[in-house]
Amino acid sequence: MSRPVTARVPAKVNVQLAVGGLRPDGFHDLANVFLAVGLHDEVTATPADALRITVEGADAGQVPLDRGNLAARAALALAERYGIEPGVHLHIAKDIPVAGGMAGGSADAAGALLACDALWGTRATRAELLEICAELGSDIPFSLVGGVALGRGRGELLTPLETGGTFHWVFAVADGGLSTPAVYRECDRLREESGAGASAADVPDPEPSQVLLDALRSGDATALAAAVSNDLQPAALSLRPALADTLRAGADAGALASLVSGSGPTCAFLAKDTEAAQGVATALAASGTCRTVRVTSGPVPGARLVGDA
Ligand SMILES: C[C@](O)(CO)[C@H](O)COP(=O)(O)OP(=O)(O)OC[C@H]1O[C@@H](n2ccc(N)nc2=O)[C@H](O)[C@@H]1O
Ligand SMILES: Nc1ncnc2c1ncn2[C@@H]1O[C@H](COP(=O)(O)OP(=O)(O)OP(=O)(O)O)[C@@H](O)[C@H]1O
Repeated sequence: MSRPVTARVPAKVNVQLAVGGLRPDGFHDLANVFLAVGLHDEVTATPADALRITVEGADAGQVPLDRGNLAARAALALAERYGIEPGVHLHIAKDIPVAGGMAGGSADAAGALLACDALWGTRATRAELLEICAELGSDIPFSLVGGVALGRGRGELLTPLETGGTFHWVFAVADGGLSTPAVYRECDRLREESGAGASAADVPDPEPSQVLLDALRSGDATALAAAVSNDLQPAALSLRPALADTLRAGADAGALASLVSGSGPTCAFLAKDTEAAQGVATALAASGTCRTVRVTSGPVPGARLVGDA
């Protein structure tokens, strides 16, 4: 009997999320600058007669246990590619907020892929793993790669980026999630409503900000704070107006930047250093504008097998 294998996978924040027009396939072209942060899920794969999912953690009740779970879909995709039986028990220790805009489900998919590959001895190449990730979801390749990267296409075509230091973050986790497709739909609706149009012909091609890339490379938090942007933020605020109070509470507490993380509703705050981050976190917790507050830093590495060097 093989031993259990555990993979540890980080959450992400988007320091730039430039959204192009709606494509005929229902996706949007992006200039998506991902940064992996130190909140992690762990996925443990153990041999079993059939595919089975269990989940632990504060948000466990919101996670599907059937084949709708992204970790299950990842295991099935790997098994199908190699023509093997997907006999595995996947246990997810969940610390990344569910439906929070921090790619929690994507982390579990990348973790399941890595753990099953080791458990089954399929020895998929990095390129094969990335291909399976991209088939399963736009954010999943980044969960595997981690660090900081620019995502083009629908976010799955990654170019790793250099960073000159560690950035300190506070995350305000909201009560309840937001649906990613609903937030993209709201972005399109707001664009239509403004008269600008929402199709690929109406919206300029999304481009990464050179100022932002320079700030990442220099590790300068103040410069990064001035350059962060999220085209989905107006849509998340439209669907969840109370997030404006959370963003204001963080800004009032001295955060260098306050923004919605990806499709939200988690809000992200950039701080100068660990001490400043603790101050922002304390003020946010006292503000009553969020469910919980997390302090962390990044970039951190992508999906790793626990015990690997
Ligand atoms: C908001 C982000 O988290 C930013 O990194 C991602 O763009 C979302 O990535 P994801 O959750 O992996 O999304 P997917 O599972 O690939 O797609 C879910 C749905 O989101 C919308 N979607 C997603 C990615 C993209 N580039 N354009 C889109 O319009 C589509 O309606 C799609 O059907
Ligand atoms: N392993 C999983 N963990 C969490 N949710 C999952 C998982 N598998 C499937 N789901 C479903 O996906 C939905 C979105 O979950 P997820 O936590 O990935 O959202 P998210 O972090 O906002 O995603 P993203 O930032 O990539 O847009 C959940 O509401 C849940 O129904």
